[in-house]
Amino acid sequence: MRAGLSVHKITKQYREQELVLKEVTLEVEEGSFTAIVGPSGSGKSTLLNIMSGLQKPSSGEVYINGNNITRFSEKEMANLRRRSLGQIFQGYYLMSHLTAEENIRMGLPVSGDSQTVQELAQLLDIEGILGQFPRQMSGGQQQRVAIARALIKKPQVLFCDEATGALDELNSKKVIALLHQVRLQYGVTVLFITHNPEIARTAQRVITMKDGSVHKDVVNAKPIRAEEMSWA
Ligand SMILES: Nc1ncnc2c1ncn2[C@@H]1O[C@H](COP(=O)(O)OP(=O)(O)OP(=O)(O)O)[C@@H](O)[C@H]1O
Repeated sequence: MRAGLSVHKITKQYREQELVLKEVTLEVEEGSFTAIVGPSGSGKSTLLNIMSGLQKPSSGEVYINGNNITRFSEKEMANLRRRSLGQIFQGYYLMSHLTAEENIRMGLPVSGDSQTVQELAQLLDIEGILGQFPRQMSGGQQQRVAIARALIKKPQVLFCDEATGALDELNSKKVIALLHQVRLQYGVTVLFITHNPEIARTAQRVITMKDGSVHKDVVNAKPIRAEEMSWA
């Protein structure tokens, strides 16, 4: 396994005597799609935010490409995040005064190339709305623009926190299918927090968090395709 990302004995404590993460150790294979599931409050978002460098652990290390990012300065971390890491949340966080295309370009590091706007727009089926503002788009379109913004720099890792939580069945399926497609096309490693067991069935690996620890870590030998997900 080529581990592009790993965490070693990560702990997180927000308040005294209450560990939200309890020595979590994980290796994530490059180019894989991993679902992170578990009850509310089990530490999923905290773990993801520590892996993506958004939050610092109380102890332990996070390695990306062999670099211990927990030792990075703020500037080094900002550089890594801007160049190599993408993040998608349930809220789309688009800039309301910018068009779809301008929002997508916001995801580029200063010196990055911009030829992929068209390519991504085609892939995400948003070519026709590139000139529109967020208020003129549906939720599904806004999320696809947010995904394009996260993908335009061709990130090494894409961190998704309930990225389809606000979408209906059809749009959720489209977004999950797209994430699998870009994973294959660009070799992006995808980490996807979800409460939806059907989405987890499309993942190659499912990590279940419970009370701040990895409760289960299961390789899914036969992931289903996004189109096969059944919505109750
Ligand atoms: N900034 C913070 N300050 C204090 N406590 C926090 C903070 N962020 C999270 N927590 C606490 O840490 C625990 C884990 O939260 P986290 O958001 O990581 O869980 P989660 O599994 O992602 O939950 P959900 O599925 O509801 O998003 C919770 O008890 C939460 O209240």
